[in-house]
Amino acid sequence: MRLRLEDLHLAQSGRTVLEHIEGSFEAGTITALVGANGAGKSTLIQAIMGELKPIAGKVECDVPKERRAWLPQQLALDLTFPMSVEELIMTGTWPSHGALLGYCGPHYRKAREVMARLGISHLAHRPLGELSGGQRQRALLGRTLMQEAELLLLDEPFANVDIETVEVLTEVLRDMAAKGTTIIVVLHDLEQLTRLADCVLVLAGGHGQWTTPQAILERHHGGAPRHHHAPILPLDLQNLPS
Ligand SMILES: Nc1ncnc2c1ncn2[C@@H]1O[C@H](COP(=O)(O)OP(=O)(O)OP(=O)(O)O)[C@@H](O)[C@H]1O
Repeated sequence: MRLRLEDLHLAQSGRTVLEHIEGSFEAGTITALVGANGAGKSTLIQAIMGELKPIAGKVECDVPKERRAWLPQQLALDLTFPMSVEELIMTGTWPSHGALLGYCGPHYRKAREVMARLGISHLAHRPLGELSGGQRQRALLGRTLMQEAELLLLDEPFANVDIETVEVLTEVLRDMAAKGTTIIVVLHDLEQLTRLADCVLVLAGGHGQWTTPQAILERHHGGAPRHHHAPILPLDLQNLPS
């Protein structure tokens, strides 16, 4: 897996949002993407997904589109259409298998394994519109497991979900990374950052800086692991060790 950002400049509607973004993402690592509202996190994700053309520089990525998965913010999703949890999870086969070929036995077996792993087997036939925030997030992650994503991008996956779901999602994401999936996740919570991320890309003032979860924790309270359930921001980019 190769994912490199080379002197990347990105704009939205003609206005530059990010400049000189550099860095490599290693296979099997979890990178937290951190920044204030409007810092450009979604913009960078769009560029990595190949949906936004850079105004300069490039995203070098050898992961085929069908192995890139994107889990948007829950609020951005319309989950009112009539589809069950199992049906949603099965759509994870579409990028590689196509929507028209139908499913076969191994697909159903795998979907059952995925639902069991996420603790949602009992919800298989429940319409998405009737799920809680946490149940939905499990189902959506299930879709990316089904897809066997090599590159997974998530935007605030823990927003509005219960603590047990946070545990399950954290475990599954760690497990996916251990099996080689490269994960990039927008996070706002310091505890989640320290539990989940191997490295951190902070976006501020149109620029990016790489750092570690430990460095961010130390900036907050001298590295003490206690009481760190706090927002990560504000962070002063200039004073961050890289
Ligand atoms: N489609 C668009 N058209 C014009 N400007 C946009 C568009 N999308 C984003 N922007 C602008 O680009 C900048 C970066 O937005 P982006 O959504 O990438 O930030 P973000 O870090 O993801 O913010 P948030 O935490 O609020 O989701 C903002 O100033 C935003 O107003």
